[in-house]
Amino acid sequence: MKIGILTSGGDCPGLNAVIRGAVLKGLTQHDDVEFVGIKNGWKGLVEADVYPLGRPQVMGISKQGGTILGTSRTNPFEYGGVERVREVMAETEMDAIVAIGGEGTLAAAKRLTDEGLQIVGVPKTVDNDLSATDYTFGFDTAVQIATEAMDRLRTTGDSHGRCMVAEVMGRHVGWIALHSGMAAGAHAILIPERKTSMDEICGWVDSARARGRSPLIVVAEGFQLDTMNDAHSERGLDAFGRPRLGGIGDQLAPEIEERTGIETRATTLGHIQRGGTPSAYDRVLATRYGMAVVDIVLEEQWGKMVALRGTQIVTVPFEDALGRLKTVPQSRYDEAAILFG
Ligand SMILES: Nc1ncnc2c1ncn2[C@@H]1O[C@H](COP(=O)(O)OP(=O)(O)O)[C@@H](O)[C@H]1O
Ligand SMILES: O=P(O)(O)OC[C@H]1O[C@](O)(COP(=O)(O)O)[C@@H](O)[C@@H]1O
Ligand SMILES: [Mg+2]
Repeated sequence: MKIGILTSGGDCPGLNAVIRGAVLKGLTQHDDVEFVGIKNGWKGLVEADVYPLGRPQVMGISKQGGTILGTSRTNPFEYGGVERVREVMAETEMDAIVAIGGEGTLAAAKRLTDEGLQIVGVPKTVDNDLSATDYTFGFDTAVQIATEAMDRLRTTGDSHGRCMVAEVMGRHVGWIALHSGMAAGAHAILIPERKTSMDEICGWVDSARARGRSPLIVVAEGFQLDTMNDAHSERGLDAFGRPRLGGIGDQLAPEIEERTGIETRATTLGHIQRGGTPSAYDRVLATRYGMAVVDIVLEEQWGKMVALRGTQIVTVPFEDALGRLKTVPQSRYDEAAILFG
């Protein structure tokens, strides 16, 4: 059995640990399994850009950020679709594909599987917004990085008596903002799931200030004020045609300063949250995903992906991860909001 592995969509810490987990499990536990790496997501697949992946290629990589395979946001259906993928799999004698990616990658994998191709999946999202899995690798690392950054912002904020606005990732969901904000003791956490007014935000800033605190406001990049119809975007589109987000913190800061009279500074953490070495939790989760996905390939469970339920790795159909994002429930927001202001 020759298994191709690809990583697709935005990268996040832990992708290499999945690749290593899969290759080591396959090579040590089975005599007739070999792997090929597919470069740059679906792009490398339609271009037949593949190379053998053995133990030397995965040695020591679980602590490395990024993906040794490279990634892209190429849509395979724009480059020959099912026919081209079938052709490349035949040419390269690839029996099955492990697609590691987010909702879009899994949507593509589902369409290809529906046409008879042998594909399984591993869920990937730093935003932690995929349904059907409790956690994805990369999220814990991002929360840790964001929390450390906020701890730093608080000391400089305290020195100057300033309000600090920290912008974190989170296109459609506020999980990174919620967790890092709670960990850092933020005075408000602004998430895409809950539109909020400037009055409310400034109320929290004023009340923190009244207690002698230097306010820390955490905002997810996909957050919208109640006056906005779309998330703040000033950077054009990504390769898949989605608006590139980022900059809402810079938009909020002068308004907070003007309304409250408190000097305010914004920091956008950006890709620092997605780069570098994965946390121990993410390495373990990613390694377990990688090992488990080899089992579902050998069981020929095409159209399925591995997922985390509690502490168990389970198998679910692609469709369970599609069509509906895992958003922050109102109860989790309300719980965090008890500590706002
Ligand atoms: N419905 C779809 N059918 C086929 N490909 C899709 C679909 N939606 C998204 N994609 C592809 O999914 C990939 C990126 O999505 P995803 O895995 O969600 O990562 P990210 O959220 O980090 O961009 C790209 O290759 C994109 O072209
Ligand atoms: O700069 P890029 O690569 O376009 O990605 C930015 C986007 O990727 C994200 O990190 C989402 O990635 P995930 O699919 O891993 O959740 C968003 O938070 C952000 O909007
Ligand atoms: Mg995504």
